[in-house]
Amino acid sequence: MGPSISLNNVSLCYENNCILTGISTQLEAGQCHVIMGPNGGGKTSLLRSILGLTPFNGEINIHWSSSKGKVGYVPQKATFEPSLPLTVLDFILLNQSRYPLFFKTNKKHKENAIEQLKRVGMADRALLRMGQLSGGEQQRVLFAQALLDDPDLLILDEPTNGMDDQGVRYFESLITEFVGEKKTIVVVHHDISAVRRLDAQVHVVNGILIESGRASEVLKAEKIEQLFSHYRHAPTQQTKIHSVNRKSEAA
Ligand SMILES: Nc1ncnc2c1ncn2[C@@H]1O[C@H](COP(=O)(O)OP(=O)(O)OP(=O)(O)O)[C@@H](O)[C@H]1O
Repeated sequence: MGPSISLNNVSLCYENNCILTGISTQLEAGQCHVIMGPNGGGKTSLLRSILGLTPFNGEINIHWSSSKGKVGYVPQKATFEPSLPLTVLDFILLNQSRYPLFFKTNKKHKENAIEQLKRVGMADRALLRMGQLSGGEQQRVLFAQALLDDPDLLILDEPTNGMDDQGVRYFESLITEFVGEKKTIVVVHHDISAVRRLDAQVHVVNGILIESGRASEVLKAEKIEQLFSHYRHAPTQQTKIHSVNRKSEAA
């Protein structure tokens, strides 16, 4: 069972630039939560705060039903040196082994890695170099890597970025499977039609939490325009926050 996550008055500023202000919400356990919003609205910053990768003000608590479970994270982009002779399998196993890659690979780890690659339709590319893959294929490999430990909480930052239809189908059926297994998923997504297909809670973030609810409620056709017009006004709000900070500095 995945955890629930409570956010209480979460704010995040980089020097004078306040990215998130007063975010309070409860992400229920065993559900898929989609974070949506415009570019620069603070979605990645929110995920990084939940993961404890960036300092923030306020409180974020992850409540596990029994003992602390496992967390899988898919960042926005794979980072590796494309000229390295690093195969897809090597890349996946990097997180699994405490020993350098030129040591003999643990057979169980290798089988598990291939199994996860199969789940995202990438097993036949296991021996290609990472640098030979397209952006969408690299995204699928990152997803497979996050599945290795059978995580109870999955945090995904635009996992379908650059994926073709087949990749998106693999992704969507895995999300459905995980929700069926009561895992908790927090995913940043930009594609409104794709999010409507997921049975998810949607949280629209643009510096503040604008709206939370079922996808069918939040993403109603007649509301989309209103959400997007909110986006256009959002910089004004951030400007206000900046000017308040500057005033308090001057005082
Ligand atoms: N380490 C940092 N130092 C300073 N500013 C940062 C840092 N990380 C992010 N920012 C700024 O915070 C703002 C929000 O960034 P973030 O990546 O959280 O937005 P996002 O909603 O995920 O955007 P996108 O949809 O484009 O991925 C951006 O304006 C970005 O420039």
